[in-house]
Amino acid sequence: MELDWNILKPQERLTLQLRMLYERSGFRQYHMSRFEEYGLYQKNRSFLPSEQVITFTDLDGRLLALKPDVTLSIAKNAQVEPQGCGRYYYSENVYRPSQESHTFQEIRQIGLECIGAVDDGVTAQAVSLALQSLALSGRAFALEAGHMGFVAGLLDAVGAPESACPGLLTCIREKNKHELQKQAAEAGLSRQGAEALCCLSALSGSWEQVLEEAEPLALNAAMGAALEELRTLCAALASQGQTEHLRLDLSLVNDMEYYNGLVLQGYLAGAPRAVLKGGRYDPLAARFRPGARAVGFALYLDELNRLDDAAERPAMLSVALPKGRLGDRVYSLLAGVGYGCPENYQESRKLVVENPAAGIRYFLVKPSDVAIYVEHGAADVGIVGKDILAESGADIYELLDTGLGRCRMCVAGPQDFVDDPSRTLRVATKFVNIAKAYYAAQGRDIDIIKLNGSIELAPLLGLSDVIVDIVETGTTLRENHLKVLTEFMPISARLIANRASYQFRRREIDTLVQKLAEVMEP
Ligand SMILES: Nc1ncnc2c1ncn2[C@@H]1O[C@H](COP(=O)(O)OP(=O)(O)OP(=O)(O)O)[C@@H](O)[C@H]1O
Ligand SMILES: O=P(O)(O)OC[C@H]1O[C@H](OP(=O)(O)OP(=O)(O)O)[C@H](O)[C@@H]1O
Repeated sequence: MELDWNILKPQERLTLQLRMLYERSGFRQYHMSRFEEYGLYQKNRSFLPSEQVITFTDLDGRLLALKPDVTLSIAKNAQVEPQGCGRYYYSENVYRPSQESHTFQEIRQIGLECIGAVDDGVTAQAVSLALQSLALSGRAFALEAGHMGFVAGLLDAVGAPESACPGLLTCIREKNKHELQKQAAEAGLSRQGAEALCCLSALSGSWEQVLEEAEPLALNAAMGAALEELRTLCAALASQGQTEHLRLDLSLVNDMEYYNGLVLQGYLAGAPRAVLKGGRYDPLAARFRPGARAVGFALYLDELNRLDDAAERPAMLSVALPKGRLGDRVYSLLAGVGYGCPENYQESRKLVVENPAAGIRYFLVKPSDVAIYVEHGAADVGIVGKDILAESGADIYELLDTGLGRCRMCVAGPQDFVDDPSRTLRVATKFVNIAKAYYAAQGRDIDIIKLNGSIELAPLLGLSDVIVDIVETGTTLRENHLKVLTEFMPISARLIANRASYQFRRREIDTLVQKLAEVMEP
């Protein structure tokens, strides 16, 4: 009986094709049980995506875990000859917490790892297989490559203090130039230093173009070595005709503790987030085998069964617009630069309005839902208050500060409020995550009372000691006999983009950003 490929789901079909590709390329399958010694994860916490792991005691009293990761086990158990390179692939389920659903999820991963004497040739083979893996999906795809050495070298060259690096890296990763400028200034960097960091987000495109533009920006040996490594890799791939879908993006950064060199992210049209992640992770390999190097990647196949075919066809750029006070002002701004719609959405109850000639479609959503639509790829871009964006923690690009809807996040309380550090502070707020992060940084113990509006009532009725809320004119506070105690986060409306949309619709998104930037007040 012949194998009928049509009865297989896309994920099953691709899994078989990938296994054939990896076997033919000389990789051996690494099998592992669902369970692994918990001690492995405990000792290597910083290499895991989350510290939360499902554990249990087995019949011999050993503490085991449902595996959250495969790479750690391969790095520990790989049988590698001295001076040799172990080549493994795996197709396994991992168990990780999902912030969104607040439950653990079983995630199907297929990936490969090269451990030991990883040289330029091995790295080129791994990247070539990442490209071929994406191509096997039969969809439009893009593989982005960056280099942690270039970014780390730049942070070093501009004299970024270690304490400021996590914040600066987040801004770089989000292509958030406006916050990057601000944080760089706060960290005491020179104007040139801040400008150099901001340049990173533009170093994105074809490998020839990016390397040419990056060359003059290499300020030290580490940056030069990173570019040389990328040049060698790209030249090897070009000689095999494999660079059509490869892009370099030097603002692509991943976990600094894990990746130390090349970093990879792969996208398929129709999938809202990266379906492939990987790179060089020598520090982890060297924990188990001194001097070992490693490169690998993992594909997240669960996305595949829900890929949206419609999203592959070129359609209008979709914008999630917040209904209400902010949306009206943002829409006027967009209409002023040629993105208006013939139909007036304010005069109807329609939730979708569009202008096919301008190539734009608006979804009218609740302000607090904008980031969700964008992160999940239901909208390509969106405009959202920084308050809601920071609260959501959405994984998006923050491309522009529109300057609209300016206000600030504050702690406010009664006129005669005096903090008593011996008591847990009761804080009422809509912004639970922002409040928690603010007080955690102060080391202050708090109880949060989550409210959905009229926050100022809470201290008046004794429900809380203070509130964390946005203040614009200060009228609401004044009229309720409260005052600002601390102001800690400036707020305004930001233009955000879905990470995958930015891969496939970059020109349209950049045009929109540029047109808005031209009419915005400095
Ligand atoms: N005085 C203000 N009050 C509230 N938001 C303001 C103010 N000034 C500017 N904004 C910005 O406008 C955005 C949207 O505010 P709006 O009050 O319309 O939404 P919301 O309170 O989140 O709405 P909903 O409760 O209906 O979800 C906020 O996220 C904030 O960034
Ligand atoms: O400083 P002001 O100019 O007085 O503005 C600040 C007020 O505006 C917001 O409330 P909103 O009107 O969104 O109502 P809400 O209480 O339902 O959140 C915010 O929560 C403050 O209460």
